Amino acid sequence: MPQPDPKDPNIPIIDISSQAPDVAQQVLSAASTHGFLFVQQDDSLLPRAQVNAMFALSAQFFSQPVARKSTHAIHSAAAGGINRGWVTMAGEALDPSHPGDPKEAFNISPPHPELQPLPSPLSDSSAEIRKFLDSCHAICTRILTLLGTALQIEEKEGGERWLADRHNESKGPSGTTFRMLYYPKMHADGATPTSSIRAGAHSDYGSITLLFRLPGQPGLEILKPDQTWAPVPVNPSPDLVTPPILVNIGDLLSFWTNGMLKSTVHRVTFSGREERYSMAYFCHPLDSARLEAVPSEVIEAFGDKGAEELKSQRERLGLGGSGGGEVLTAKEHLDRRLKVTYGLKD
Ligand SMILES: O=C(O)CCC(=O)C(=O)O
Ligand SMILES: [Fe+2]
Repeated sequence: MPQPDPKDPNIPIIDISSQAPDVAQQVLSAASTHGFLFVQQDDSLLPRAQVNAMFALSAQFFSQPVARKSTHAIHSAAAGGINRGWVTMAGEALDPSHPGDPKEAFNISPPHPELQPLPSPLSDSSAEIRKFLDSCHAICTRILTLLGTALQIEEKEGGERWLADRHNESKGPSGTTFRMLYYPKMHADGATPTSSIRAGAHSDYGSITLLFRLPGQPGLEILKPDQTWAPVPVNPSPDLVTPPILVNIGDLLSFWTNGMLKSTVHRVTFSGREERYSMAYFCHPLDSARLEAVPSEVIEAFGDKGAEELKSQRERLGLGGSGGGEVLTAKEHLDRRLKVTYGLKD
């Protein structure tokens, strides 16, 4: 019998296809303790074949020469503007106190109304990409609805759909971004890297993130309350044929729930010399959404227990030590965050 790993953070695996009445509570409980959960679903929302096809496309894209990828550089008009396009090797630092992360990325936003201009070979698969984005969003809508149910938002306020409605992509633009990530091999000559970090310690910006990883490509770690790092297995159960989707809570949802939901700090380390691919769907509210308190007695009952955590989060983001009663829109919040990550000026 394999011994349980004492460092395993024991993130729960939750089947969101299940109609069992306690699923909503399970999601809320994982989101408010770990800030992370593994999500299983019966392929009706997102067939595994779509995930595999996106990984194959990502590998094709990143294998191209720099000159081909740089035609759609991040934030460029050619890539469709701010936060869209290709991030070059070491082009960003998720932990601004460290040098650039040894990785490349390509950011795609949902179509509004058109998909952004894409380089080859992504451009040849724009229909598949659109489908994948829709499927990811359907999963986010399901999770946000489960959270709305467990938070017992009253019907007259909007009920279980309160959160999901504020993420309804058909109603306007949002900061939602799908990101393909490529972490190259340590060093072709086998030299030791200057840092053991592939993606610096950070929390995510938005509401929830769906993270897709591949078997045999570990490296993700979460910061536990005792300030030690715990590796998150790609596949947490030998019973699962394919890795479940790893979902985590972002800063926005943490602010929005007065710190009841946890936006947990995480990073990616070199735990192997091999190259690594991952994909993240960062789900954000509509730009116009105001980050005021969710009308939930469950959050009210939670009270100020999350105040310390929110304060340290604000400090980490360079937003000052206290909220100061200022209500931001989702767009204002995201713009501040992007400025810190990319060093963008006003
Ligand atoms: O590559 C990964 O596994 C995680 C990446 C991540 O946390 C991020 O891009 O926000
Ligand atoms: Fe992240």
